[in-house]
Amino acid sequence: MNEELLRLDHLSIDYKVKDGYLSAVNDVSCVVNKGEVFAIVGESGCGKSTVAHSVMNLLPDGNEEIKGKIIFKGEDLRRYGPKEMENIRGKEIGMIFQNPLDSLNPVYTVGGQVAEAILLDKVDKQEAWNRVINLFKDVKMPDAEERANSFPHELSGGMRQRVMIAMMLSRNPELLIADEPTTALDVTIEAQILDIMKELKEKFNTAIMLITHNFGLVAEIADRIGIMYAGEMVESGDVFEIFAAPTHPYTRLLMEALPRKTKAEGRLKTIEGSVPRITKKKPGCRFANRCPYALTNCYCEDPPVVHVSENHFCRCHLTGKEA
Ligand SMILES: Nc1ncnc2c1ncn2[C@@H]1O[C@H](COP(=O)(O)OP(=O)(O)OP(=O)(O)O)[C@@H](O)[C@H]1O
Repeated sequence: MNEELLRLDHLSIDYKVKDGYLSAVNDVSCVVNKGEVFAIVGESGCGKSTVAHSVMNLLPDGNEEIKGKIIFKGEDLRRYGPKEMENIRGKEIGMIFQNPLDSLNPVYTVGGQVAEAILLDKVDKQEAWNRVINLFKDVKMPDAEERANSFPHELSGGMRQRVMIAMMLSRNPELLIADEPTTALDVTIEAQILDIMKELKEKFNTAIMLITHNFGLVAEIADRIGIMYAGEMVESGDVFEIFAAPTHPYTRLLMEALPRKTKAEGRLKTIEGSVPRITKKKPGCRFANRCPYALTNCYCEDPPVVHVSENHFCRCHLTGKEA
């Protein structure tokens, strides 16, 4: 039986911009269950990071208007003040970003920074350091002890990401939000970081909200997937079901754009056009102008949420109406 950990309930986020507002997230609802990997996929600018940052209450202050609920373990995080959120961040919800250098302090050793997180648990210094070394071993850091005494700039990108994962593990959160965690890494290191995340899920039953534009990563690790387009979740469901039968035209085009294994399977396709900046909300499907199947009503009526199966929905006028 799935046990709900995080639920986004009709979440909408507008950024205030010069010409009014920008609808970065619109009416997004989804659930991350305990111990599962839920991947949010979409092109750049679809609102994935905005969703991730909103859960951690890390959106740029005063620049956004949020509607809807962010329910974590039954409580709406939007009601929490900065102090309460500080307790949640790190301890209950951890986060790793694309560029670990942004999160590491350049003037302290990486081991010292992880120890600092452990010391919050009121353990003595030696005990904290021993735990740092063990965590570095858990994340397969080569020469753990030597590396723990290094400064961030002395480590490779993959090693820095391991430090971030070790730091996150030190708090043992129930939910990890991983925002493009391997985008800046080469494929070998990406595979290693992926293995560490898989282990996390299995060993510690950590739920992961994985933000990515990489379907390869999704296929490797995700249980369920939500596809975002221009701020909206257009399709969501079990990863096998969606890979076997993608329903939304955007999902299908994204999958067709995946690199092929052999030349005979054809060249990499791209989706014509780009993700629109929505500065005026009006009825209609946000994908209509790029959709090869768009009908007249797609341009002027909001698409309905159609359930393809119990746990698989698609937001499209055409779902269930294909010939
Ligand atoms: N602080 C901000 N102020 C104004 N607009 C913003 C801000 N942050 C993001 N946006 C805009 O909101 C939209 C969604 O951005 P977001 O970064 O969430 O998308 P994304 O899918 O994560 O893209 P990427 O993969 O490139 O990070 C984009 O149009 C972006 O330009």
